[in-house]
Amino acid sequence: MKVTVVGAGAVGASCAEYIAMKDFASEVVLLDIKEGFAEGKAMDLMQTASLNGFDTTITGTTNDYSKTANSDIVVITSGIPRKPGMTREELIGINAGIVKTVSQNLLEHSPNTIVIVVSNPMDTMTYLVHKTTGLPKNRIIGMGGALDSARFKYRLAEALGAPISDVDGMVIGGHSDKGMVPLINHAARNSVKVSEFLSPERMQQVVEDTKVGGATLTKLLGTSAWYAPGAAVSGLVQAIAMDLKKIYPCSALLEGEYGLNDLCIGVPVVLGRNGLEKIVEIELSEAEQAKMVESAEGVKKTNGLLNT
Ligand SMILES: NC(=O)C1=CN([C@@H]2O[C@H](COP(=O)(O)OP(=O)(O)OC[C@H]3O[C@@H](n4cnc5c(N)ncnc54)[C@H](O)[C@@H]3O)[C@@H](O)[C@H]2O)C=CC1
Ligand SMILES: O=C([O-])CC(=O)C(=O)O
Repeated sequence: MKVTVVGAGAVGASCAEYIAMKDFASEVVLLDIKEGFAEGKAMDLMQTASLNGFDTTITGTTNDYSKTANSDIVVITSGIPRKPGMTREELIGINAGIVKTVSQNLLEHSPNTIVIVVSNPMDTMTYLVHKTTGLPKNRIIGMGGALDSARFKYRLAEALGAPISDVDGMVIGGHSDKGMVPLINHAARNSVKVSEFLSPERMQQVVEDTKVGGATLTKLLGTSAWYAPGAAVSGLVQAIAMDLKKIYPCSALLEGEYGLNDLCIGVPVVLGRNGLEKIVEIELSEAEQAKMVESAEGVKKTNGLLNT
């Protein structure tokens, strides 16, 4: 199993590290445009192998796509992150060009690969990869909902005073400060709905804290987060590599599902060896569906800024 991660920055390196730590891939290639950077990150990570006990080989390359040839899975994290006060959507001007070129280069050398898009604004970048590569929809997956759901569970556990392993919850919709739809009425503590434990006001607070999860960290760190994003990507890569058939919310091209068309947005999907194997349509309340429609309008507005 060969995995390429483009962008050896904060998220790319974290993602490579978690993939290696889980020890399911034979090879991870890190590629970056900055001279020597990916090689350095790969060497540093390889020097953790005997300490952390993994056998995955990590190599780095400066923009040499021949080294990525025949990757089973590629992850695109190249591009700029936001700074405090910015939205993810403001990154489109620079990141669209990078994501378009990178995805074309990757596919030249790995025509059968599965692509996971991380660069922001992620739903629009995922749509851009669909538009510009023409790959079948099962082979293009946007990572956002897995991360947002992890943050949702963190906030739920905090509110409940419960261990995170007791908590289940999912975030669908666009990966944006306003567009996320945390499904609070489906969230549970060991099968018991969280509404049994939390007041409506506290539940609303959990929802609001979840939606601004990325912005909160960006304000604290001066740039956006990387540990949880890297871990979330590694979960998706592992589910595909090991054919786990796990459900994660991912950005998928919709063709009528959830009453939506011609956009990529977060919905629950089954991940296995063929990539995005199924879009799972869960029953939403009227209020949840209305939020999903509003979120889709936001994503489509950003998609409208693409010159494809
Ligand atoms: N979808 C999600 O849930 C998340 C998305 N992100 C996004 O991921 C992206 C990366 O974030 P960070 O790793 O924090 O940024 P970073 O600045 O630490 O790393 C980005 C790397 O991309 C490289 N790069 C730029 N252009 C390139 C090109 N044409 N080819 C190859 N490499 C290139 C840079 O040299 C840099 O090393 C940002 O757009 C950020 O907004 C970050 C966290 C979560
Ligand atoms: O907040 C950002 O810009 C990066 C990101 O997508 C996240 O951490 O959720």
